[in-house]
Amino acid sequence: MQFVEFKNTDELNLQFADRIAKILANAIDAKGKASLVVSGGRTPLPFFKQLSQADIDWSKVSITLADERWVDKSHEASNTALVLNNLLQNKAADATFVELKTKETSAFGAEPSVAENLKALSFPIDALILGMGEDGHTASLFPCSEQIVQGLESNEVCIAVQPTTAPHERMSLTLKSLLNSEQIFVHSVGDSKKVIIDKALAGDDVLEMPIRAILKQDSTPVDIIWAP
Ligand SMILES: O=C(O)[C@H](O)[C@@H](O)[C@H](O)[C@H](O)COP(=O)(O)O
Repeated sequence: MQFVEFKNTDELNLQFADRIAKILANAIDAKGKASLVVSGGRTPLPFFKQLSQADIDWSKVSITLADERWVDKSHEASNTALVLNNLLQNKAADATFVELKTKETSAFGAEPSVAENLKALSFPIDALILGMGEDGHTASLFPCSEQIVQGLESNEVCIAVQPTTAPHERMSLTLKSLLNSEQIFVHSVGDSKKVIIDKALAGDDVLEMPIRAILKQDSTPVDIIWAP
């Protein structure tokens, strides 16, 4: 695990976008295709805008989300809309977006059709970018949810989750899928997130803070990307 600190968010967005673009370009050179998994929330917005301008062959890149709120694209909470409107723009408009949200009215029971959609993505994921919540959740692996043990232990690709501390049913990649990545980045900004990172690093209980299952493992390299 590496902690990579930038002096401000502008610097972070520029350099982090450059790093992701290089990973994708190298994967395209090596395999003819690349996969990128991103997260929703507020943190990645300006980074998405920066990355969307990268000069790579986006037509060879498949993008999906680490988790989605089970709402339509027209809903303000839709991570899909966030990614389509901010990342799949400019040069990145040529990328293929693999939707996590399917037609089913509930996320519970929709796992098989989401898993089917995810077959369009090539694993291992070349770059996985995760966010982190104040409660130590990552993707939609919420410590408060009944599904947390399943999310951390299941061999399935994805899992439906009902958080109790956040709105909307979710669909989340399981820990197993998240770790099936060449490189993981935990992208967080601001002093309050740094406190959470420090707390996560100081303990071992993954059920208390699921982000620990990402930070405290040694199968997949993790960089924490942070700016004040
Ligand atoms: O759909 C989501 O909400 C996310 O994927 C979630 O895991 C997010 O990354 C964190 O909650 C951080 O969110 P912020 O960037 O808004 O702090």
